[in-house]
Amino acid sequence: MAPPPQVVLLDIEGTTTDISFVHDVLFPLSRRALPEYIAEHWNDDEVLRAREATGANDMAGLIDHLTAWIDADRKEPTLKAIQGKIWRGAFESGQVKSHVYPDVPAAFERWKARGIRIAIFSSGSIEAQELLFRHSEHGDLTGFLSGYFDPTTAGPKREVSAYEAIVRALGTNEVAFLSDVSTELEAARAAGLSTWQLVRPGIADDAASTHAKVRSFALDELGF
Ligand SMILES: CSCCC(=O)C(=O)COP(=O)(O)O
Ligand SMILES: [Mg+2]
Repeated sequence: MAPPPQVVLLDIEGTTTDISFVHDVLFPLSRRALPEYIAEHWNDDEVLRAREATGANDMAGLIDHLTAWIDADRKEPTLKAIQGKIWRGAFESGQVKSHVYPDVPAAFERWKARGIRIAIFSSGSIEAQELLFRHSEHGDLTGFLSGYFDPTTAGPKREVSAYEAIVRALGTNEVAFLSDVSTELEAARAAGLSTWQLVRPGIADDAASTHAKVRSFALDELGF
């Protein structure tokens, strides 16, 4: 059996967390709150960056543009930054608790006991990632996490250079990347990471994938 990794690097949507929580709870919440948020924060940094990225120079135009990005599930960093700000209020008021699969906190305990570090790499902003794990249905899980990466700090999730940057930041290439998306796993493998593909309940098998497949983070599936 292969030795355990020094770091487990985790995707969120489809890996730690049900896709439907992101698409049916978080995205609609940001869609509804967007007009008021843009009006109140028109000259704040994250809105200025979105104005620059979209080319929109009036509020209605910017709201339309960002709404279309939400509907198309575009992983645009300027949208993700604004979504993180909007979600903060919903998480901190207790309106929303994040879905995290029950095998996730159990694996966090197991990895912590074995000295394996845990880090996150998601297209969601680092602010949103931290909120999601702080306000989970299983309580505050941030104490288990030692690193957060998003496309603004590492690069796009489907590019090899993003995983090379993460390996440099972590100080080890003994990293296992767990994700539901084979194109992300391909990039990670090309950077020298070991890879595991999550096939969560209700998700069709990715027959063409060459990555080891697991249904959960259980020890008898992953081996670490
Ligand atoms: C709290 S992170 C919200 C998830 C999100 O906005 C997203 O786009 C998920 O992307 P992932 O890279 O985790 O698939
Ligand atoms: Mg995913």
